[in-house]
Amino acid sequence: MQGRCQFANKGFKMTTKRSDIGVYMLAGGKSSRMGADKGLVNLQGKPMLQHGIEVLQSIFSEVTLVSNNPEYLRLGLRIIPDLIANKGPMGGIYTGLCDSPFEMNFFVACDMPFIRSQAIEYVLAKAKDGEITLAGIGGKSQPLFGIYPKIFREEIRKNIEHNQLKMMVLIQELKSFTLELDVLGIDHEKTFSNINTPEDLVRMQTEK
Ligand SMILES: Nc1nc2c(ncn2[C@@H]2O[C@H](COP(=O)(O)OP(=O)(O)OP(=O)(O)O)[C@@H](O)[C@H]2O)c(=O)[nH]1
Repeated sequence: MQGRCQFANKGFKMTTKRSDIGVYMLAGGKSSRMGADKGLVNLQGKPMLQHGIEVLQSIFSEVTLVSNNPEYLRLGLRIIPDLIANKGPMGGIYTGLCDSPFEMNFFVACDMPFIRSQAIEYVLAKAKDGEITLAGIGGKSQPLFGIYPKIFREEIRKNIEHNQLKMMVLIQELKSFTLELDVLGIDHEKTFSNINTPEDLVRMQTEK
């Protein structure tokens, strides 16, 4: 854990950022529905992925982007390219797990700009060693918002080698569980609103 002193309304407040877990944002997709790299399209005055990055940076000391697009370098983040190209989100998760020095690793997609820090904190608090810990709503898991242990790296590689790229098939195969966000009493459905098309982007320009 890394200590950080901040001024609060009343005197000093000690806050800490987590530095004991790998944190990866997947931004290496084709964005074929959007027609331009999703992470870089303008949402409310900044690149779409910047919204999620800021939430992650409020909790974690380092965030790494998994992407092959050099345009992301201008954002000043740590970036790593996919080890195996064109394998979808599973390829991005495999890359992050190979890169990470940590057993526990939080993964999130770049196209979910309204992720809530409470949802991330909840997943961190409830994560179990040796299990994939996902968040979900109404019984539906979101595979691109959760914690993946490094020990599953080889199983994931085998899925990729067999061209089994469906995240939900992988999740069912490995030890995993899903935390319902409904219990949090926040506007949890926003956490998973993702933006895939130019129409989604227009609709979400006024969302908070
Ligand atoms: N690193 C990495 N991330 C990926 C890859 N494919 C998808 N992603 C990310 O996974 C998340 C969900 O991606 P999708 O919406 O399913 O796919 P997409 O390719 O981005 O978009 P479409 O082409 O419109 O389906 C986004 O954050 C993508 O950037 C990949 O091959 N590598």
